[in-house]
Amino acid sequence: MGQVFSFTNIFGKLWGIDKEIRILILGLDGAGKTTILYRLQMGEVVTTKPTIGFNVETLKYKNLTLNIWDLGGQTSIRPYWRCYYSNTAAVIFVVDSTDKDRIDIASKELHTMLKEEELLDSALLVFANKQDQPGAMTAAAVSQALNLTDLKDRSWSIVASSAIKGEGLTEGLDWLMDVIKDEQL
Ligand SMILES: Nc1nc2c(ncn2[C@@H]2O[C@H](COP(=O)(O)OP(=O)(O)OP(=O)(O)O)[C@@H](O)[C@H]2O)c(=O)[nH]1
Ligand SMILES: [Mg+2]
Repeated sequence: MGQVFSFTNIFGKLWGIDKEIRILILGLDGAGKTTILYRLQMGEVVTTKPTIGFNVETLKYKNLTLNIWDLGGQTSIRPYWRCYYSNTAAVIFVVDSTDKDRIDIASKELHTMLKEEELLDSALLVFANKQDQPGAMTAAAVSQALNLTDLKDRSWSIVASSAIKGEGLTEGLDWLMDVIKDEQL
């Protein structure tokens, strides 16, 4: 079956409208995923509890409609991440930069996820989160611990962030939108 080209399809693409872009927020439990989702959506710090299942919110950002899925990161929930992979334009992987004990687990989960066929074309944005905390690893240290330079054939970036202070989030999302726009046109 051929692809269907409709007026709205083609011109919507050219003008960057009418697009719904699916983004997943993944990472270990407590990394700050839900805090980031609502900080981006409402501009506020919300009180969170561990996510069992998911939160999904729609965000209008620079002409684009983003469907952002924030999945629970607890060990027992991680096997379900893969149920959400199809049609994902980008993954935002959030790391608690103070959690040195579990950075290797975060790295393993990241690389397992990125091997999945459905995510081969997805861009990757990593937030080295909780930079407001003393002793937080720098973005460079997190990048090294996650072996990000091993990634081939993928657009990726890492940005230092504090969801509590609202720092780095817009910078990260701006980078992601530029990549997604380039790839979808
Ligand atoms: N200091 C600091 N605390 C943060 C930051 N981001 C999130 N937190 C706190 O970290 C805790 C966990 O945040 P959540 O957003 O619930 O974490 P999560 O990744 O959604 O966790 P799960 O839903 O269990 O996967 C909360 O107490 C947040 O307030 C940050 O940038 N700095
Ligand atoms: Mg959560």
